Amino acid sequence: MSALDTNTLNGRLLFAIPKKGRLHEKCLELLSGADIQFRRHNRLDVALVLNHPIALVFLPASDIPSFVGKGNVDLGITGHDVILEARMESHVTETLRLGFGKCALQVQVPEAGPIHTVDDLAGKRVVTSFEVLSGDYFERLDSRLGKTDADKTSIEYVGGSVEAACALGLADGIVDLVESGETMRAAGLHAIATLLQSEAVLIKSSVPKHPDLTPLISMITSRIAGVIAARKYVVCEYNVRRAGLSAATAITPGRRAPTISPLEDSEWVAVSSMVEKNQMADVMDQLVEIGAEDILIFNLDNCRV
Ligand SMILES: Nc1ncnc2c1ncn2[C@@H]1O[C@H](COP(=O)(O)OP(=O)(O)OP(=O)(O)O)[C@@H](O)[C@H]1O
Ligand SMILES: O=P(O)(O)OC[C@H]1O[C@H](OP(=O)(O)OP(=O)(O)O)[C@H](O)[C@@H]1O
Repeated sequence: MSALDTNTLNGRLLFAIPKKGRLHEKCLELLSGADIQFRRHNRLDVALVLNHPIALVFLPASDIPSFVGKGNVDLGITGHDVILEARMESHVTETLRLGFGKCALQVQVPEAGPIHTVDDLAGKRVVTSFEVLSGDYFERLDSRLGKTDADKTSIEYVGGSVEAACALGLADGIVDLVESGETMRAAGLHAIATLLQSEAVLIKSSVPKHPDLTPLISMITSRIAGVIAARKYVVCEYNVRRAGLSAATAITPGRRAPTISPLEDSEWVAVSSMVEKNQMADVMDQLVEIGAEDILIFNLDNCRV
C-alpha cells in the first residue's frame, strides 16, 4: 500500500498517533491494552488495524491538533500544550486525559544571571519552540509594563535543543517544557514562571466529518479509558469484624460502594474495593489500625469503570 491510498482507507476511522518522541511508546502501549492490533510496514506512516475498521496515521505530535481539528483524521493522541500552540482548542474536543506526557511549559533563565523575574526578561530575547503561546504571554506582559513596539520582547522560534540558546548567546531566556527539570538544571537554567501544565490527551474533532463513525469512536474511547483506569486503581480485599465494618468502608468506599461478602465465621466479613494506586500504602496502614486482616492488593490488567 502507498502511504495514503484513499481507496484502502475508505470507510476506515483515521486515528493519529505521534510518530516519534516522548508520547510514541506510551501510545503503542495504550493501543495494545485496548486490543487495537496492527502491523506497521517499514517506513510507512499509515498502518491498517487488523481487527477493526481503523487506520492508524503516524504524525508529528505537533501536527495532530490541526489534522483532527480540520477533520482530516477522526481521532488523535497528542499533548494539551500543542493543541493550544496550534490554536485548535475550539476545533477539537479533549475526551480523555491519558495520565502520561505530563510536563509544564515554563519561562527559564540562567541561574547565575542578572534576570530574576519575567518583568526583568520583558523587552529582551526569548527563544522557544512555542512561539504562539510565548508570543501571547510576552505580549500581555509587555502591554502590562507599557513597552512600546520598539522595546517589546523578541520571540524567536527554534525546532529543538531550546535549552542551549542562552549558553550560545542567542537568548536571555527561553520558554520550554519541563518534566523532571534535569534538562533545565543541566543547562544552568531555572524556571521563573509557568505558562501551562500539560499531559497527553485523546482528541476528536468538535464537528465530526463522519458522524457514522461515532459508535466506533465511543468504543475506542471506552477501551482506552479502561486501560487508563486499570493503571490508576488496584483492588483491595481484606477481612474485618462486622463491628469494624463502617470504619473500614469509610477507608475504602470504592468507586460506587465496596462489595461486602459474608464469611463462614459470622462475626467477620470480606470487603473488596477499588483503591487509587497512589493511596494504596496509606489505605493499608489505616485498615491495619482498625483491625482489618488478610489485606490483599491486586493489580488490574484492564477494566471498564
Ligand atoms: N520531558 C517531557 N516529559 C513529558 N512530556 C513531554 C516532555 N517533553 C515533551 N512532552 C510532551 O510530548 C509532546 C511531544 O514532545 P516531543 O519533544 O516528544 O516532540 P517531538 O516528537 O520531538 O517533536 P514533534 O512535536 O515535532 O513531534 C509535547 O508536546 C509534550 O506534550
Ligand atoms: O525536564 P526534563 O525531564 O529534563 O524534560 C524536559 C525536556 O524534554 C523535552 O525535550 P526532549 O527530550 O523530548 O527532546 P527535544 O528537545 O528534542 O524536544 C523538552 O523540550 C525538554 O528539553
